[in-house]
Parts: sequence; C-alpha cells; structure tokens
Amino acid sequence: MEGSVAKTPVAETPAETPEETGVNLGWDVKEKTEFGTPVAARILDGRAAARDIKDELSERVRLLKDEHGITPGLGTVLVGDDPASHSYVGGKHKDCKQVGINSIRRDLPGDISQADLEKVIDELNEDPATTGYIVQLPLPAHIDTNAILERIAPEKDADGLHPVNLGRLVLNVSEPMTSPLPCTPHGIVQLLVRNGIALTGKKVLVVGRGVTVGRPLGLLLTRRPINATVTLAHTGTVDLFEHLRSADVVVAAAGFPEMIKAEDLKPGAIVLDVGVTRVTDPETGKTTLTGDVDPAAADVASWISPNPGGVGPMTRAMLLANVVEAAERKAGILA
Ligand SMILES: Nc1nc(=O)c2c([nH]1)NC[C@@H]1CN(c3ccc(C(=O)N[C@@H](CCC(=O)O)C(=O)O)cc3)C=[N+]21
Repeated sequence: MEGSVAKTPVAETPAETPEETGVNLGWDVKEKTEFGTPVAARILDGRAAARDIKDELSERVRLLKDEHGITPGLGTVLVGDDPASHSYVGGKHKDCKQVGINSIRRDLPGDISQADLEKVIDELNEDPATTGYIVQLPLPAHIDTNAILERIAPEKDADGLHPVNLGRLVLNVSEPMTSPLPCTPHGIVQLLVRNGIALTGKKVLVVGRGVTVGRPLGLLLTRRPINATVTLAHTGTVDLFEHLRSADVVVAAAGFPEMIKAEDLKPGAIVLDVGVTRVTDPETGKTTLTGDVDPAAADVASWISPNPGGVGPMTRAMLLANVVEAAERKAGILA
C-alpha cells in the first residue's frame, strides 16, 4: 500500500471472503455469537493504522523534499481559547513534526471580527509556505462559519469541506484524484480497508448527519467500488433501533454519549464509534472522553473501533495525507 494513501482510497477494497483475502472478516463470528458463544470483537486499531499511514506519508514527504525541493506546510486557524480545540490543534502540529511537514499556526482572539478573520484566510490563501490549512471548528457564534469555509482556496482545503470539494465528492471526481476527501470519512474507509473489511453489499447505518462526518460518509460509502448500501439516521429518525438491529455496519457519529448499547446491535456487526463527548463526573469532577457506543458492544460486535484510539487518530492521519497530496498535486506528481 506504499504511497497509496488517499490516491486510490477505494480501489484497494479487498476481496470479500476470508479465502480470497486471508483475512477473517468476522462473518463466522456472527454465527458463533448467535449460537451463544460470547466472542470478543476484534479491535479496529486506529493508532496502529495511523502509524502505518504516517510512515507512508513520511516517505512521500522525503521524496517531495529531495526530488522537488518542496516541504509541505499545514496551517491551522484557531479562534478563541476552548481547551478541547487547543488540544486537537496541538495534536495536529505534533503529527506534522512526525512526518516532516511544516506547521503554520494562527491562534486568534475569540472576539475577532468576521472581516479580520477573513483577512487571515486571504493571507493563508496567498502564503506559498502553506500547502493546506484548516479552520478549527466550531467557530464562535458571531462568525459566519460557511462564509469562512467558502473563502478557503479549494486547493488549500485540508479538511475536504469546501463546497467545491464536497461537490466533487458528490460528482465522483476521483480518477485522477483532483480534490481532497473529508478527513473523518476517508479515515473510516482506510481503517476498514487496512483491516481487510470490504463493504460491498453490506447494510451500513450511519447515525448522524453532521457535515464533517455523517453526510459526506454516506456519499463516500455509496460510491464505486465501495458499494455499501447506506442508511443515514438522524434525530428525525423514528425507528432507530430497528435500523440498528438490521445493520451489518454501524457508524455512530451522533455525539450522544453511549447511546448505542450492545443489545441494540445485530450480533457480529462491525461498529465504528466516531462521536466524542467530554463527560464530567458530577461527584469527582473528573472529565473523560466518551464515545457514542457503550463499550459492552464489544461483546456482540465482530469488529469495533475503540474511542479513543479508533477513528480520531485516523482523522488526523488523513489531514496529513490531504496536505501531502496537495503538495504532490502542485508539484505535478500525483497521478
Ligand atoms: N476544521 C476542523 N477539522 C477537524 O477535523 C475537526 C474540527 N475542525 N473540530 C473538532 C473536530 C474533532 N476532531 C478530532 C480529531 C482527532 C481526535 C483524536 O485524535 N482523538 C484521540 C484522543 C485525543 C484526546 O485524548 O484528546 C483519539 O480518538 O484517540 C479527536 C477529535 C477533529 N475535528
């Protein structure tokens, strides 16, 4: 898979059966579970897959430097002093260092005006050292977020959330890859592919229609050759638990802590836990990160992504991939 991150994100979907892939896909586990033998789910280890992707990206960054004299740079725009946003942005810069990407960091006051923030966007659009950048979300309420996201130069959109890039996802413009994919959906696909899991013909339930995860994930999973059949559930869905019971794959991206329980799932289901909520214990005052899936779901699922340690690290890895690809595209070396 060397050098293949995001260039051919879907072409590597493996063959369907364990015989063909040498990888057990877990469908036999389903039967075992139905016959009453408890089987612990296998772990979709996002830290391990992200480490592999970063190794591949380091090599591509080395080639860009040695053969093209280009060092990719990732910019982050952070408005205000939300501790969670600060910690995420800090993590992104640490990731950059690991793979040899330069960091450009713009930390701005929480009361910045729309016009001043737009000025920063215009500067980054012009800055040749910034290959790609993100505006950390959410922005303060007085800022028009969509106007900011639309102002980002599409070729510098490291999140893959610019309307032009989301439009290309809808239009299936992918051969050759001309635009970045949204990081979390692409990270989910990579996490499955790298564990030998194919989705062709599978019933996937995506819970949550957010713009960063649920909505674009549905679009990505239904494209050829991933070929999943996707149901997108949201707060207006009335029979969520019926949908959960019949889904082969559940992607929980709703942001309600532990809303999905073991008994809600079809035995042998593949479960991706994307939601992250900071939950404070009223007695101890201690804050922990809690996913959308009750950890006991691991007793019923065939595969489960832990939270933390699952989709989060993959999101970060795909952000780096988008920056490296933007640099390769600019250098004319991305096929
Ligand atoms: N423009 C923009 N792009 C984003 O991609 C974006 C954003 N805004 N705003 C906030 C959300 C959230 N998000 C996460 C990414 C990685 C982890 C992650 O790596 N989490 C670790 C744990 C980290 C910890 O312990 O704090 C894990 O799951 O193992 C978490 C959350 C990206 N977001």
